[in-house]
Order: sequence, then C-alpha cells, then structure tokens
Amino acid sequence: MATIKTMNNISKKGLGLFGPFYQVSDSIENPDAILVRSAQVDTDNFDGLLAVARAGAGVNNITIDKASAKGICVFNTPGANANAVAELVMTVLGMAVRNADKAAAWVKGLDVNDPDLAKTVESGKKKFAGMELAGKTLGVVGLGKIGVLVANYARWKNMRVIAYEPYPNANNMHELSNKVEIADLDTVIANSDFLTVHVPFIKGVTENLLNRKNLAQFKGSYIMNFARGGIVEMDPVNEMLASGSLQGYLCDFPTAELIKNDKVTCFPHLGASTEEAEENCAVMAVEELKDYIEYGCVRNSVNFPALVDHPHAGIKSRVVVINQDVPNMISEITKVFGAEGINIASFSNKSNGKIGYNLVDVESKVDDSIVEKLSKLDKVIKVRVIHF
Ligand SMILES: NC(=O)c1ccc[n+]([C@@H]2O[C@H](COP(=O)([O-])OP(=O)(O)OC[C@H]3O[C@@H](n4cnc5c(N)ncnc54)[C@H](O)[C@@H]3O)[C@@H](O)[C@H]2O)c1
Ligand SMILES: O=C(O)CC[C@@H](O)C(=O)O
Repeated sequence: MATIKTMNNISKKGLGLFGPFYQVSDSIENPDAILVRSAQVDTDNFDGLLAVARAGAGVNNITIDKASAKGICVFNTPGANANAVAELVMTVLGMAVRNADKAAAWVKGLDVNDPDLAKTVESGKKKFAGMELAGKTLGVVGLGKIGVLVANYARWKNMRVIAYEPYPNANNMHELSNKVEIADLDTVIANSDFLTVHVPFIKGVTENLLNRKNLAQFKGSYIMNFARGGIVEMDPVNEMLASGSLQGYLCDFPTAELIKNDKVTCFPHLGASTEEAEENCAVMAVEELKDYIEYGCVRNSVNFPALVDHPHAGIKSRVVVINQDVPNMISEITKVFGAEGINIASFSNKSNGKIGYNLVDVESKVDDSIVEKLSKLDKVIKVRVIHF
C-alpha cells in the first residue's frame, strides 16, 4: 500500500487512476508522495517522502533544493494547463482594449425604467470606445508551453508578435508560428504595444525580470502577468500607471495594493482553473507518481534526470539508487552487487549534473542488506527496492 497526501483540490479524474494499491487522503502525515497544486510544500516536513507531483507548471511552492538533497523526486505537468492560461490571457487582453468589463458594468447600472434607455445606451457608448488587437504588436517573454500558444493565438488575431526566449526548446519552437519574430528582451519590450510574461519564477533569476531599467523602454499600453507575481517589479509599474504612460496592468496575482488600483485588473490565480486543465494536470501528475512509485521511472521531473525503463518479464527486484552526480558512482554501485554475488540483469543510469539516477534490475529477490550496503556508499542519497 502506498500513501498519497493531497494538498489543494485535485480533479477526481486524476485521483481515480490511483486504484486499490493506494491510500489517498489530505490527512496523511508522512506519505510516500504528495500531490499538490499551489500550496506550499516544505519537503523537510515529511519523513520517508519519495516524491512530490505538482499538478501544474510552476514549482516555486516546493522546496526543490531540499528535495534534491534528500533524494525526493519533484514532478510537474508541462503543458497540461497551458491552453487554459493562453485563452485567459487573450480574453483578458481583448476585454481590456475594448473596455468591455467597464462598459458591461455601466450597462448593468442603467435605470431599466428609463423611457429613453436605447438613447442613453447609444450616447453613453462613446466613453468606452476602444482599439483593435489586429495590427498591434504583442511582446511575449518566454516561449514555453504557454508563451507559444499565446504567440500563436495573437498571430491568428493578425497581430505582430515579437518574443524573447533564452533557452529555446525544440518541441516548443516546432509548435510556434513561423511569423513570430524572435528578439532580445530589450527589443521585445521597446517594440511592443502589449507585453505578456510566461516564465517560471526563480528567485534571483527571473525575479524582477521586467524591471525599472528595461520597462523604461516600454511605450505600449498594457502589461500582463499570468506567470508569477515576483517576475514584474511593481514600483515602476505603479509609477507608470499613475503617470498615465501605462494604461493597465492585468495579472493573476492580487495584492492589497493592486486590488486598490483602478488601473489594475486582477484575477484570483485563475489561469489554470478550467475543468479541462485541472483534469489534464491531475491525470498527468498521477501517472507520473504511479510510474515512479511502482517502477522508479522518471518523466517530467524538475530535479531528477528523465529515465523511463520498465523492467522486463522475469525481473524480481529493481533497486533504485539516487546519488550525487559525481564520477565513479556506477562502478561503486555495481561493485556492491558483485560482492554480494548478485547478477545484474539490467542497469540504467542517467544524470543531470546534480543527481545521478540508477535502476538496477535483478532476476531474484534481493534482501534489505543490499539497501544497507548501497546506502553506506559515499555520495549515495537514497536507495529503495521495488519487488515484483
Ligand atoms: N496563472 C496560472 O494559473 C498559471 C498556470 C500555469 C503556469 N503558470 C506560470 O507560467 C509559467 C510558465 O508556464 P509554462 O507552462 O509556459 O512553462 P514552460 O516551462 O513550458 O515555459 C517557461 C519558459 O520560460 C523560459 N525561461 C526560463 N528562464 C527564463 C528567463 N530567465 N527569461 C526568459 N525566459 C525564461 C523557459 O526556457 C521556458 O521556455 C509557470 O512557471 C508558472 O509560474 C501560471
Ligand atoms: O493549480 C492552479 O490552479 C494554478 C497552477 C499554475 O499556477 C501553474 O503554475 O501551473
């Protein structure tokens, strides 16, 4: 029986995949794995934790470095909620440039008994005249799963799109419209009518990626942040809003100050809140956890190297060895098996510069003594055995 602690609301479609071998509850104290959305997870608070799966993209709510130090694998679900966010971003921008929410609120406030209602409507609408997206330039910062979709949607609306991506991923680039222009960050900021950011929040790296210095070049009207609060430096944005050089700030991360500002439209971290995205994320996260718990396979981890290699028929034990990524570990590990007279049927290894990950398959049942011996090796972080 494996135990899974859920934090936040996780779609039933995903939870239903766990099956009878799993106990799934939000009240388990020291679970084998955690399934989470936006709640904070300090992995040091859980003994014996094997893995954390984030049903979503951003993992800044999880203590990744602490997890790596203890051999805890952290997963996310790349792309599973990207369309939900991209659709919201384009909807919100479309509404902003047409003053759609303000206009609709004005209509709601009209006197329904006004005999000249139709006239009032026609004469009042000029206050809400807006502009069109077609022909305007959208600047996209970050061409990951969401940024690519936003860029493509903007192209379909006949916008010019310029984008910045420092680490282009071949799969994402393959999906990108060939009409999207790629440029450096300053060029994107300086040439956009609207700016949207889609990068992870990484303290000291993407923190204040849009900042006083580079935002000084922005001559457009709206900045959108549906990625994470700390990515945009707020003091210059507030000053630009107050001076009127920026028409609006549209974001998914409300603060008291933002809520009070009439030129800011805040959403309640709503980007991924569609039935489809919640299901996609939950299903992907549960599949990742099950494959890890049952077979030691790693896909979509943010701290472990990818290694998907299911054991062949006849394998009775799979020994999972997680080590710091230093030279000579494979030799040290195999020596332990040799010294015990255990024949290795299959050995898979991957490393990512920080973590070395090994799956050692054996056609007999190994006992706990091998775990003890492997665990004593210098630089080994964690060892577990999966029996079949
Ligand atoms: N509002 C929401 O509900 C919601 C939903 C999903 C994701 N998000 C946020 O959006 C972010 C992006 O999601 P995604 O699915 O596109 O992730 P992704 O990993 O597919 O894309 C992120 C992109 O940012 C790029 N990047 C990394 N560092 C960068 C830097 N210094 N400068 C510019 N680009 C950089 C990466 O190379 C990658 O292409 C997530 O990390 C998360 O914080 C928010
Ligand atoms: O789970 C959510 O609702 C938000 C998810 C989002 O912030 C993400 O990073 O994927």
